[in-house]
Amino acid sequence: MVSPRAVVVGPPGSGKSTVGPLLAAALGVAFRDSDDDIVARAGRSIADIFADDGEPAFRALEEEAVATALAEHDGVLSLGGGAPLTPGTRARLAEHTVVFLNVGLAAGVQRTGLSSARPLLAGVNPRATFKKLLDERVPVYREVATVEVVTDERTPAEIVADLAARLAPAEAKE
Ligand SMILES: Nc1ncnc2c1ncn2[C@@H]1O[C@H](COP(=O)(O)OP(=O)(O)OP(=O)(O)O)[C@@H](O)[C@H]1O
Ligand SMILES: O=C(O)C1=C[C@@H](O)[C@@H](O)[C@H](O)C1
Ligand SMILES: [Mg+2]
Repeated sequence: MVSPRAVVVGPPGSGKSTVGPLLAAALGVAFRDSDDDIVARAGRSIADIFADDGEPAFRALEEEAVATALAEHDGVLSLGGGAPLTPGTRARLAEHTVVFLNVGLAAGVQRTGLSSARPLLAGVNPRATFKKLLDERVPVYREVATVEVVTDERTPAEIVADLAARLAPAEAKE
């Protein structure tokens, strides 16, 4: 049975889709993103799935996509920002090496501010929405994570170098 070398979780804008491929390259493994799998399977954007079918329908598609990727993929797997909120996904993650990319409020708002592709942050006050999201989710990310890394004021390359060293097998560090 295969298992991802690392599963990457964290809030929107934490860098899952940016750091994930770089981490995969540093480890010499393939990269996969559960959001991309959902879009490919549904043939629609995530914003369209939320708008047409609602968040519960999206979360059901997401749980299935994540379960499939966890069973098939042996590289780095980045999850959608809300994936660990689903209890079945949390239970599956207990078996895996899970990296939590943490980002604070200011950097998170700045990094997500220019994109309209995130339906959960599309309201009138993205800062308040992002703060609520962090308050609710940080404990959930910490529950599933085996490694946590702060991403504020660090480049993706610096984060990857830190992670690659921390994820190296014990014998490779000696
Ligand atoms: N360490 C970093 N420093 C500066 N900018 C960053 C960093 N990591 C990511 N970014 C930028 O922040 C934006 C969001 O990053 P990314 O799309 O990788 O986040 P994500 O965690 O995949 O978000 P989502 O959950 O919405 O998919 C991008 O424009 C990216 O270039
Ligand atoms: O944080 C979230 O709940 C989400 C993050 C994105 O990766 C997408 O999975 C979707 O926009 C929902
Ligand atoms: Mg992403």
